[in-house]
Amino acid sequence: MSITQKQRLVIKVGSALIAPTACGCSEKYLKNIADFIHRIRQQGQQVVLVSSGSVAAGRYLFNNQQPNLALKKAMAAAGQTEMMAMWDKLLGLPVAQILLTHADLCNRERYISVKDTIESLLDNGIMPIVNENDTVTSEELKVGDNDNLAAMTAAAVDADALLICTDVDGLYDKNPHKFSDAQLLKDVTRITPDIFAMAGGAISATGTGGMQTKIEAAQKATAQGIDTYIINGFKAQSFHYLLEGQNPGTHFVACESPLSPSQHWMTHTTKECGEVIIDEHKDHFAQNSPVITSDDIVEVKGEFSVGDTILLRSCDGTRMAKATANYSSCLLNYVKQQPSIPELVGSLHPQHNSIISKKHFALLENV
Ligand SMILES: Nc1ncnc2c1ncn2[C@@H]1O[C@H](COP(=O)(O)OP(=O)(O)O)[C@@H](O)[C@H]1O
Ligand SMILES: N[C@@H](CCC(=O)OP(=O)(O)O)C(=O)O
Repeated sequence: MSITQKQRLVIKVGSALIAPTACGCSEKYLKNIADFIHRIRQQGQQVVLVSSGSVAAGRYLFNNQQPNLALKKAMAAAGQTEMMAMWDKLLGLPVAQILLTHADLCNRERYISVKDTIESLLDNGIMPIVNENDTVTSEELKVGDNDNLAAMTAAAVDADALLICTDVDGLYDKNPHKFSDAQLLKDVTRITPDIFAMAGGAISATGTGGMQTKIEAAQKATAQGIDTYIINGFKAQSFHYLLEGQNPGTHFVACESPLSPSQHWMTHTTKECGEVIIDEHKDHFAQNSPVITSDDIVEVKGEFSVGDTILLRSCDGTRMAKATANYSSCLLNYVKQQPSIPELVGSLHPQHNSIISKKHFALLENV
């Protein structure tokens, strides 16, 4: 099925397309993208835009200084309004700004809230434009790149395709900016370590993550059954090909047996706050209903609270599952060190109850 037959698309636009000449936002490449969006919306398709470029767009306001972290945040704050104004003008339809941190997506309630807001915007014909809230993020809170953010957004809104518009034709077997004999891959059916080995980072002044993060994004999106394309947004003909039902770049084919949305969220969006090493002699995950009590704990690592995501590892180091913690690390450590203490709070004691949620967990065997 070509991209023109997909009902819901997430389109990610990289910084080089927004501000190619370090003089603020430019219409040069965005006009083609806006025209493409018009065309597919006219065909009844829905679009969520994930737009990078706030830092690149704001940089000229700071005399194009080489930014440190604080300056980057200031550039993002200033550039974000310029970037939104540019999309507003070019799209000629109501747009809505959604600025997210990873913390918004890791928390189930906030995640559902973001998803509901985007659904309401789409229902009302308003174009959601998503970016990372760079001004407030820290190392712990950030996704860090918009390729992964776009994949998380695509999963949240259950998109049918993810289109990543960048400054090269797609994924090559090596960086085409460094090797003149690099070959373009047209279709990728399985994302193996060999595929990751082809990817390098960004070498432009504006890009973040290069092909590495685009492959991570494709891995995330295809795991939920979302076809992913990397195309060259500099070339108008990329969009003509797409409208003709052709693939102008690299197509990462959606997995045939995708994860459910909630398993996908746990696996690919949440970040683990700590780990519990468990004795794997029992089949803890029988019938997809995990029961792990404090008796099964070998070690608790890191600090986590009730409701945080934790990683369950076997003693040999295998990543077994991710899940929502029903107890804090503090309580589990206490119980572990003093196994003979009387029950703390009757039937709520983790010796009787699973230490993880039965609803929010995902096995990691295929990841
Ligand atoms: N194997 C590869 N194939 C294509 N591009 C690659 C590869 N390895 C590294 N790159 C780099 O990735 C860049 C695109 O990523 P990036 O600069 O982050 O763009 P964007 O701003 O669109 O996210 C390319 O310009 C190229 O320099
Ligand atoms: N959130 C940042 C963009 C981060 C990013 O991933 O950039 P890019 O590699 O150009 O997609 C910004 O708006 O400048």
